[in-house]
Amino acid sequence: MKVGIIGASGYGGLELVRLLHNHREVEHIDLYSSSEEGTQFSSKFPHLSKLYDRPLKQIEEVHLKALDVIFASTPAGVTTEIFPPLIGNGPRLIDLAGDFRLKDPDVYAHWYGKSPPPSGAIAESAYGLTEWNRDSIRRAQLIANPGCYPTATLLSLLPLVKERLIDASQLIIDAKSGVSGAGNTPGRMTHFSETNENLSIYKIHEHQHIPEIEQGISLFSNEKVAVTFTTHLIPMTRGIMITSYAPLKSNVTEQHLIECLKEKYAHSPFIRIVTETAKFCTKQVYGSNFCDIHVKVDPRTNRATIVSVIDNVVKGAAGQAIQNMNVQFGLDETTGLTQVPLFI
Ligand SMILES: NC(=O)C1=CN([C@@H]2O[C@H](COP(=O)(O)OP(=O)(O)OC[C@H]3O[C@@H](n4cnc5c(N)ncnc54)[C@H](OP(=O)(O)O)[C@@H]3O)[C@@H](O)[C@H]2O)C=CC1
Ligand SMILES: CC(=O)N[C@@H](CCC(=O)OP(=O)(O)O)C(=O)O
Repeated sequence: MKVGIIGASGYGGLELVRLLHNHREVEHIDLYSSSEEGTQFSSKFPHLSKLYDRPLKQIEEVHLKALDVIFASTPAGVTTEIFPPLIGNGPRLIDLAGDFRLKDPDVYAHWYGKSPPPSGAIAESAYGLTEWNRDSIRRAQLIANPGCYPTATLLSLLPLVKERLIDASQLIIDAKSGVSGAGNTPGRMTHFSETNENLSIYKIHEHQHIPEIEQGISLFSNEKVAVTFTTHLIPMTRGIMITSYAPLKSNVTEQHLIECLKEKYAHSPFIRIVTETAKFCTKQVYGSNFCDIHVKVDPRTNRATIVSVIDNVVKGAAGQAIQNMNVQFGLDETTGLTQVPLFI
């Protein structure tokens, strides 16, 4: 397969390069830039020396059309312009940004503060939460890869909401992310001296992933909900932990919740239901495409605490995008994604 990466020098793009490099079906990778066309990729990133001693290419439609698949790992708004003319014109398109995730264009305009893509293009796209949408992903020309927080949140909550084991109207979701989630543009929020030894809460009640989580719950479990979702920045590079609190429906036990999760994900190689939690942490998935989920019921409050961890740039971005490519091309879902987590 011939693959192109738009935004190759960003964090999502670099992770795509790292993972696609060992993908047995990928024979060639084109690297695109909007600001540094002609720059040697390996001179910008010395860790890629002898591997990618080649210039970044200019983004041109005629070149893009010759590819089998194009990943875009760009700020919101870019694929709104680039992708619609390419739909049905050759390559499969996989967008790591938020442009095509929200089915209602007004909701996108409100939460992202940008003009939405044409509604025909939104309708053509499939939401790329792999474990929940394989059939649509297989058929779609354009995949809207989910956001990092929605991936970890939806994977842990959807089975329990769908089976009506928890009260979805009362969900409180507490999210924590490493700094790479903010991308490679330096800023006040991610400056070392203000992030290190610090813990910040941000975008309270305003995070752009709130409508995506609510849409995902109504799309896959037919339950319309409004959620309380709060994000925190943690002084580490990679990793997301989501802790959700939900009242139990009557007569539901911890065992019911565990069995429901195990049954739903019995044939999903990247989802691990962890029942022992001597230690449950982001490092157990670091550098891998796993999403680990743990659930525990507090009998005193009759509430469940549901925890999930992912690596934001792998399962939360590049890894899930490649998993979706594998599904689109009829490959084993794990192709190129069998890295063991980097624990120490
Ligand atoms: N980081 C993460 O953990 C996750 C990120 N995402 C989403 O994925 C996308 C990429 O994120 P991330 O890699 O972190 O972001 P970065 O800021 O690290 O990289 C984005 C890249 O996009 C390219 N770019 C910028 N403007 C344009 C443009 N107008 N046209 C084409 N390319 C452009 C830039 O490269 P150049 O200047 O060379 O063109 C830049 O390196 C974002 O939408 C983000 O929200 C989703 C899930 C997780
Ligand atoms: C730590 C951090 O800043 N994370 C980013 C992740 C956003 C992201 O990935 O953006 P889209 O999924 O909307 O494209 C944030 O909270 O905005």
